[in-house]
Amino acid sequence: MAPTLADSATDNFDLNDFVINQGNGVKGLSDLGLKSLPRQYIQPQEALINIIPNESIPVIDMLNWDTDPKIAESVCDAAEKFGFFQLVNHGVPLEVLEGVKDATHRFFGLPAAVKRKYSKEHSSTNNVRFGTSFSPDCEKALEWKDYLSLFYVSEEEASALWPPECKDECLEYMKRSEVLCKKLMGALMERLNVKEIDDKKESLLMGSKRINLNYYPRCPNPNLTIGVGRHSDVSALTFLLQDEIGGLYVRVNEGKGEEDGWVHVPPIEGSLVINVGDALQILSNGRYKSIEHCVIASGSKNRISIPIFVNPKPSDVIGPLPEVLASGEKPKYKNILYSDYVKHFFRKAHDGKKTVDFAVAK
Ligand SMILES: COc1cc(/C=C/C(=O)SCCNC(=O)CCNC(=O)[C@H](O)C(C)(C)COP(=O)(O)OP(=O)(O)OC[C@H]2O[C@@H](n3cnc4c(N)ncnc43)[C@H](O)[C@@H]2OP(=O)(O)O)ccc1O
Ligand SMILES: O=C(O)CCC(=O)C(=O)O
Ligand SMILES: [Fe+2]
Repeated sequence: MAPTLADSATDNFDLNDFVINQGNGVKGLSDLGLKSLPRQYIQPQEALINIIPNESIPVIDMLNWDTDPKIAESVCDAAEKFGFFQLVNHGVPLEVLEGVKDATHRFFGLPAAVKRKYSKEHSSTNNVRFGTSFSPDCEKALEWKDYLSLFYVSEEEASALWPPECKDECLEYMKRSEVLCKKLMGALMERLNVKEIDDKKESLLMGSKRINLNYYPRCPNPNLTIGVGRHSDVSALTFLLQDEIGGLYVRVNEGKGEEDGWVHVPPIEGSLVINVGDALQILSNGRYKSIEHCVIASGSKNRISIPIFVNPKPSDVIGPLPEVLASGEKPKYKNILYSDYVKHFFRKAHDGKKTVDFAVAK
């Protein structure tokens, strides 16, 4: 029999089994109609954030990209100063974005028994994974988020293994964002004196892709928990599509002597949020910065977001690019196998920007 709200309030209710093992996720908990947050989700005080009102990250209009070089300059400036910006008129059609959002709701609306087939324990491949929180085995408190993570290998593999409820829309969104990705990477590399993106650079900058579908159900007490804890992405660049609910926060002014805190990234219809990941920070020897961000769930609505993580290939060795060091600049990071870097990230709880320490030159 399906558990009821009353069951969930008793000590006999095995939350971990219900949420993780049975595949109900936090969506299953939220659907029970909980009135208070289960203790497993209560975050320590230091995990909660100080929000700075009236500040924002840049919004860049790409409409005249081909004729106005100032737009590429703004992208590079934003990547250096903020590590985060929003793009409008980016060329990815609105219907493609709406299609992948609908597909996300379709996937998470499936029965737990169907979603569970894609969990770490049951999935037929490491490239398709349904899960909840981030790294439940290592976390002091769980995060209020379910996700489906799809690592792209080929059309054929995706067609065979990705969930039929969302695979076409995910592939279309990935394909239709490629031109944008190349434009942004081209501009960012030009500023670093990289004259040509040859095959080696292409692999380092965009040799692998992962798309995640994130689901943050309505939360009975969003101020005591976190949707996604503070982290920086391990990608080179992330292309994030969010819905109209809001809840993404970005850290600003860290170590700058001004008020250190978090600013909201307000949803703009049809926009994409772009952020620099650790791999690009390392490749650029710290010129472009990956920035901490986190998500607070909504107290009244279910929220979704869909990041495409554009990464080096797992087998690539990443380190500061020769062009960046050509002037005699000292390397801040050592060379490191990218898959080792990503494994290090996934095997611990979210911990701000600490993953980067793994690559710091001694
Ligand atoms: C989920 O919530 C998230 C996710 C994020 C993600 C931010 C990003 O920037 S994702 C982009 C990461 N880059 C890549 O995926 C490209 C490179 N990929 C690889 O190198 C490999 O595919 C691999 C990720 C290292 C996996 O290789 P594999 O040989 O299959 O290794 P495993 O032993 O299976 O996995 C290692 C370790 O990681 C855990 N893990 C694997 N995949 C995921 C996943 N998609 N989500 C969560 N965790 C994953 C796996 O369980 C293993 O840990 P164990 O403890 O079980 O050993 C940002 C914020 C979020 O909240
Ligand atoms: O949901 C969001 O807005 C951000 C999610 C995120 O940071 C991630 O998946 O890496
Ligand atoms: Fe992220």
